[in-house]
Amino acid sequence: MAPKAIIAPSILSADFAELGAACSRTIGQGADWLHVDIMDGHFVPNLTFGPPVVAKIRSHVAPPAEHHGKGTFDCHMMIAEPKKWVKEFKAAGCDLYCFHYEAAVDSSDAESPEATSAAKTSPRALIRYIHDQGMLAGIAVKPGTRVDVLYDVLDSDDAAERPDMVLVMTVEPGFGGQKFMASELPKVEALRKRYPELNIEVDGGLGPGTIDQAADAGANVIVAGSAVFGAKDPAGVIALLREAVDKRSAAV
Ligand SMILES: O=C(CO)[C@@H](O)[C@H](O)COP(=O)(O)O
Repeated sequence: MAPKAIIAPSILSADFAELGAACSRTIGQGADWLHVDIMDGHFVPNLTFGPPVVAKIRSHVAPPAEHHGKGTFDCHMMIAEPKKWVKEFKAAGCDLYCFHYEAAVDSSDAESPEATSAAKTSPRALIRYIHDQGMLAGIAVKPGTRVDVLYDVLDSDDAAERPDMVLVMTVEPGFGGQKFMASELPKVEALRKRYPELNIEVDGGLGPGTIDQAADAGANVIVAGSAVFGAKDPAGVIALLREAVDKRSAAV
């Protein structure tokens, strides 16, 4: 059986003027995790917030009782220098530090098959470093990046160097409210076939109209921003997303 559904509303679509209350409310509405979008204006053409804001929202949301538990802060680091901020985000209350493969290797390596082996040591070292700080580690790929570049870390014999989650972006990172890219789903299918128990997250354009495709491909960690925070009935949307994933997992 594939791993259970984890619903992680993206707080990029929350009302920033009442962020703490919005985060606590969405957990009360049935969300498992909060997807915390960190953008630096370099890796992506947008800016959000840093450790002081994360620490403030942490004070509104109880930390998870166990790894992957309710209240996990799933920090999606859309930043050019992921290693630099690991300790600061741990101190602020981050539980899962998900960096971009493209930021951990030379960007020209990310799309070039022959450069894959040369690029592989850096993500391994970063995953180990994140684990050493006591956080879960995630690794994300943008739409232009092949997913097989991740097999090296995923196949590592050393658990300290293996990611706890892979994030497959289904939009170009940077903004909420974009159109879902179904073209990215073969990456999810390939990962699910090779790693039946891996937490596979999808992010971008997810909602009631696209969840079935993502669930059928094998995604179990679902990020949804505008579909949850823009809904009249956020609890109903969260329940619908969960049901679609768990139905598919039970059928496998
Ligand atoms: O990381 C990002 C965008 O870069 C996402 O987390 C979006 O914030 C998701 O928003 P929706 O597409 O669900 O509105």
